[in-house]
Amino acid sequence: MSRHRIVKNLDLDDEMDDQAFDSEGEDYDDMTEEQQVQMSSALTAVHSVLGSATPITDREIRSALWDSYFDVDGTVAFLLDELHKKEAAKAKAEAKKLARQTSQPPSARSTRPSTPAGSKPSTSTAKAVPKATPLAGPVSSLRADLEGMNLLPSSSSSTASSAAASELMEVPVDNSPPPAIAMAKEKILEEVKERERSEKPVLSLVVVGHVDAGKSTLMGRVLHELGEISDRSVEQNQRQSQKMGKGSFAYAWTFDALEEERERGVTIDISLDTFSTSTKRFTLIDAPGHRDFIPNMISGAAQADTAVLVVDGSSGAFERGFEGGGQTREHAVLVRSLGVQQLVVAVNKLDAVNWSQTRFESIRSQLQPFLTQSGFQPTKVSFIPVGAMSGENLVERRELSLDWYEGRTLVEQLDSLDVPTRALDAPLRIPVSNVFKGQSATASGLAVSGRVESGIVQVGERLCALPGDESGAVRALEVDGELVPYAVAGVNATVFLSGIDPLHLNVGTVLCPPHQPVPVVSSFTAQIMVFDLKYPITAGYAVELFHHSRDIPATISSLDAVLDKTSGAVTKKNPRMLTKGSSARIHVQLRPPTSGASRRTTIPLESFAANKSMGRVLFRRGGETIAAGIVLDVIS
Ligand SMILES: Nc1nc2c(ncn2[C@@H]2O[C@H](COP(=O)(O)OP(=O)(O)OP(=O)(O)O)[C@@H](O)[C@H]2O)c(=O)[nH]1
Repeated sequence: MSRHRIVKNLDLDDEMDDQAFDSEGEDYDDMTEEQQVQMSSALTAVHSVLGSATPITDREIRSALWDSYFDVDGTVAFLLDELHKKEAAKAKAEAKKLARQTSQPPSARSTRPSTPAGSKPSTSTAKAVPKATPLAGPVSSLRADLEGMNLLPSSSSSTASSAAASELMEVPVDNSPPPAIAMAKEKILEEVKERERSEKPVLSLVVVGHVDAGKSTLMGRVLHELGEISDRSVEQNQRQSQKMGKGSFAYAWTFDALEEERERGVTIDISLDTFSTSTKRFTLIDAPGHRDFIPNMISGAAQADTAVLVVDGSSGAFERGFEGGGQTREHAVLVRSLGVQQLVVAVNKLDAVNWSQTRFESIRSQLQPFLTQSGFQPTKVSFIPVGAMSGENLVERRELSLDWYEGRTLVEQLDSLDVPTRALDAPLRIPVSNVFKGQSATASGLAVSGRVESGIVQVGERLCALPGDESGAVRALEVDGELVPYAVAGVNATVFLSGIDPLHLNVGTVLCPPHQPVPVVSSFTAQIMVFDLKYPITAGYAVELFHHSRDIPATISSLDAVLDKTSGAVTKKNPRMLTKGSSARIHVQLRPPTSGASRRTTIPLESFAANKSMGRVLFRRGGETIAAGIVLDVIS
């Protein structure tokens, strides 16, 4: 074997074919004793970085070490690089397969109710928040995920979302003079404080959990029992679901209104609804559990104050959702990373294990330590035994077999949650999660929806849409389907805009006052926590960056320091790589969506210190969430 090849140009597959490496160890017979010692210690060093789960074989490591004269760093970098190339090729092949499977006409792929194009689809409950024709739907965000990783060709045509987008383009720009501003901000603040004393506070709640844990059934049943959806609507869903041979999904259909969701029996997109308990009003976000739709789940969780994690208590099912590959862990970590501090764990399907207390306790004892480790304070986590299908312990307790349980029902627990302090005095920030041609009973025209993350927005106000140079005026505002003069931090609002072309509005656009704009940046530094990684993060690592409803390709361009997890003190400067469980300071550079594109990619982003909800980011790669963190500094 030659030791003159440049390690960077080595190809592992070629090496595997090399007859010189037919049997382990044999190739190194002619090594001196000193070389054997070097090889052995270098091999141990490489192993300590790659970990025991690595698919890279000892033979491959030895070969690269030999060629690099036992350079551990060079060997690790080379091996990881080769591995990433192989994985990218594999993912590309899979993505191609997926693209082939999904290349049906737009109508068949529609992920929204089949309403007239561009109009607001009817929703299942009177109070439902508009679920409108989106610019970018769930499949397009899944595609964007793949495109971002350069795994799919750009999808500028032939998707349902582009059809919706072209309809939006036809919405004429409303140039009528905007309504006058009616109230001074100080007056609104006074009014809000007054109303806080007399009205129920609003909390947004996301429902997450492994696929098929029973999330949609559970929340459908809760809404029905609270009288938010009519018996008639439930009966209709029961009849229709039975007709399709999916009778057990009747309650889930309250949320899973899309044709594809009903056919497949899985939630694809997030859906919003509202309900009230004795002391609170909730905006409910039902998120998909399937791993393919995690980008949608992230978009939903980014808008939430609190979460219900539904786990399937039936035999073996909890374990399937919790162990490797299940979404229970990932969802819990994601919601915590996105700022959720209070978690209600609904241990569902206990009817399937005869309402066993032992099973409930066993699930609690497996999950609790993991949740604590993921950053949830034990006092902020509660476990509630439930049976979503029969409605047991949701609003009331009726099953005698749950006699052993003396705690709260699910709804009582939700009612007892704390309401976070809202950043009413901070500059207005509305990250857009939907752009559509609104057509409600009260208003119509170009509209966007999203959560008011901070500040106050009122009718007549001029807002800029970032990134870009455009601004428009707020023509009307809707909250829970009703016209309102203003909307404050913490609520999900629909904003009807005039004087702006839909071209300048996208999912991920941030609306803010022109005199207090969000910085628009192409790179930033962040403090991150590294999750369960297959391979360590090295400088130049390609990722998909998630910020609210936006996901965008980026590169972790440098690793600045490893930090102590508790104190945040620097323990190592300029590390070679970041492994699972480490905390670190990194530098992130956004990439153009397609390789070779010359346009600089930018996003509106703020440091966590400036605005907590605008300063959280998540990093995914190859369909896995690999890290989460907070923005330290933005670099324009
Ligand atoms: N035995 C039993 N089955 C239930 C219960 N709750 C839900 N299911 C069933 O579990 C299946 C999945 O329910 P869904 O509500 O669609 O689950 P989901 O978590 O919303 O699914 P995704 O959103 O697609 O991840 C359906 O067949 C339900 O009827 C329960 O309490 N007991």
